[in-house]
Amino acid sequence: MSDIAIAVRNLRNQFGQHVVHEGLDLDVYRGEVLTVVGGSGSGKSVLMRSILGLTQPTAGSIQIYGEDVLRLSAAERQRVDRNTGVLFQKGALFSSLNVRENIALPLREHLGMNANDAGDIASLKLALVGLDAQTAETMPQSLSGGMIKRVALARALALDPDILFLDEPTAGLDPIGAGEFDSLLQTLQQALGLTVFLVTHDLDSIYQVSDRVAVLSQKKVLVVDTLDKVAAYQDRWVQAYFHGPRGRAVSNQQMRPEHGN
Ligand SMILES: Nc1ncnc2c1ncn2[C@@H]1O[C@H](COP(=O)(O)OP(=O)(O)OP(=O)(O)O)[C@@H](O)[C@H]1O
Repeated sequence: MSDIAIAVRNLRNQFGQHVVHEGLDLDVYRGEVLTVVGGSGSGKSVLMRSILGLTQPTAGSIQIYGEDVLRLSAAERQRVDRNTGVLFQKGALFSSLNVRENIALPLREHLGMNANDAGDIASLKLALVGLDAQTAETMPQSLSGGMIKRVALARALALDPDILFLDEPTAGLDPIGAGEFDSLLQTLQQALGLTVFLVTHDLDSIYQVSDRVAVLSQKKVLVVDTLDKVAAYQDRWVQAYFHGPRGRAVSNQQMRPEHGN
């Protein structure tokens, strides 16, 4: 089997006159955590939505495990979608469903499971993300920001996906909550062998969890490599991002030995 989970080639996304991506190439390797960074409006979310089939690109190809997903029928696409979990910004839980029902939803919708069986699996997923059983009956409105992210992660993992997509998962969390979420993500990624596509602005997360970092700039992937190589890349935005005051503070605190730094 190929080592490439996702291959994006010559991607173009255009909204009216506004070209967001042009000639964008990117490979995501099986079992890695790839972090996608870039300035506001550089097209990180549009890239993620394109891979997920939520935005139809203007041109180019996207393969997931070798399948050209832009050319699949709706039914074939559903089969691919069952293998991907997504955590959207803000968690996006359904406010009318309790925690267990939220997590159970993909099992009911995609696999047609009954409420009891789906609820049992949801309880296991809840434990997986470190929440106790009582949380299952709670409504989303009563959860803290950190708990919402954990429940959304449990829901993203409901179908036992190989690939996990996360859009700004630590946005809105305090530094301690964000650090805990990153540790949980790392533990689960390693335990479950997940391929992770992570969009984030959070420098602490980038240093803690990335195997490789892709920088989106000038409508394409400007550089994709290990963190130390990307941080050394000679580009104004990259240098300001990784070596500005915030970047320096994080790199001094968090450079992890296993990343060779
Ligand atoms: N459906 C759409 N219609 C028109 N323009 C869009 C649409 N979706 C995204 N865009 C535009 O595409 C550009 C890239 O948006 P995107 O949300 O991907 O940026 P981003 O890198 O994720 O930014 P941020 O870091 O601020 O979240 C923006 O200028 C946005 O306004």
